[in-house]
Amino acid sequence: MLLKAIDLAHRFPGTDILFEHLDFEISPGQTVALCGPSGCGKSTLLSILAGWVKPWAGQVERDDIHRIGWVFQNPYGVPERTALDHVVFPLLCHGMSRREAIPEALQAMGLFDLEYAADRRFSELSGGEAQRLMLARAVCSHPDVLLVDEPTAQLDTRTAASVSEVLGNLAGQGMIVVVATHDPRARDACDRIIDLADYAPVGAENADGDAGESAAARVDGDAAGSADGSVAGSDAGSAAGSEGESAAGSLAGSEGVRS
Ligand SMILES: Nc1ncnc2c1ncn2[C@@H]1O[C@H](COP(=O)(O)OP(=O)(O)OP(=O)(O)O)[C@@H](O)[C@H]1O
Repeated sequence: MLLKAIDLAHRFPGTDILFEHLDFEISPGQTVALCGPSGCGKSTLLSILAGWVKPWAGQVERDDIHRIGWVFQNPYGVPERTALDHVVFPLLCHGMSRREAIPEALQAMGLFDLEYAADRRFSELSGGEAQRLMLARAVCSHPDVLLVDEPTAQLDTRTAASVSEVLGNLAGQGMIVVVATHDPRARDACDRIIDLADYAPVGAENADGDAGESAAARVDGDAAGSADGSVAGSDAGSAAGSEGESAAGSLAGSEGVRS
């Protein structure tokens, strides 16, 4: 199993290039922090790795990766449903009975010290509890790759350390864990750091000029490969939606599933 980025570059239509010449390989057992200033493209890169966003240039290879778990930066849920419901629901979608799903869900919630909140409505959870609930929901289906956006932003130091430790343990069990973060606590707990500031185009303020031209030339030479490789996981995206998804959709959806 391998998650590989090959000469990735991205810009949205009409915007500057966010990053370019990005190459890396991530193997099971590794935790990787994506760092860099606000707006540098960390969340976008997670979406590209998941297959939800097609990179402007380059490609992503997902060798032997069947299931991708995703945790959004902002927790989404159905206000009137319980915390436990949010973790059980994707397991039901995978064909488990409720009787089987409940212990699995409680175990995942236990990883993040959330069993006590199982019967609380989503609307009653604190920001940090909701964030940890999203983590529990994403890990309960045992994804091959876990992509997490700012997992510790709303957490105190002790809880943040605990979450980082759990993510490290999950990697130790063979998962690939990629964390987009500003938080030095989460960054330092990872095995590797990819700083997107190192991949900003030279003269970024002029990205529509020289830097844009060089990247555009690369796309021209590699367009077919880019499209083929990057959409390989697009079914993950359709399963999980976007950050702007409806609350009902999000009950099922922090986990993108590919098979
Ligand atoms: N669909 C889109 N269309 C156009 N621009 C977009 C789109 N999505 C994101 N952007 C822009 O791309 C840039 C990178 O966004 P992204 O969310 O990836 O940054 P980030 O590094 O995760 O930021 P933060 O640390 O603040 O969460 C931002 O300037 C954002 O406004």
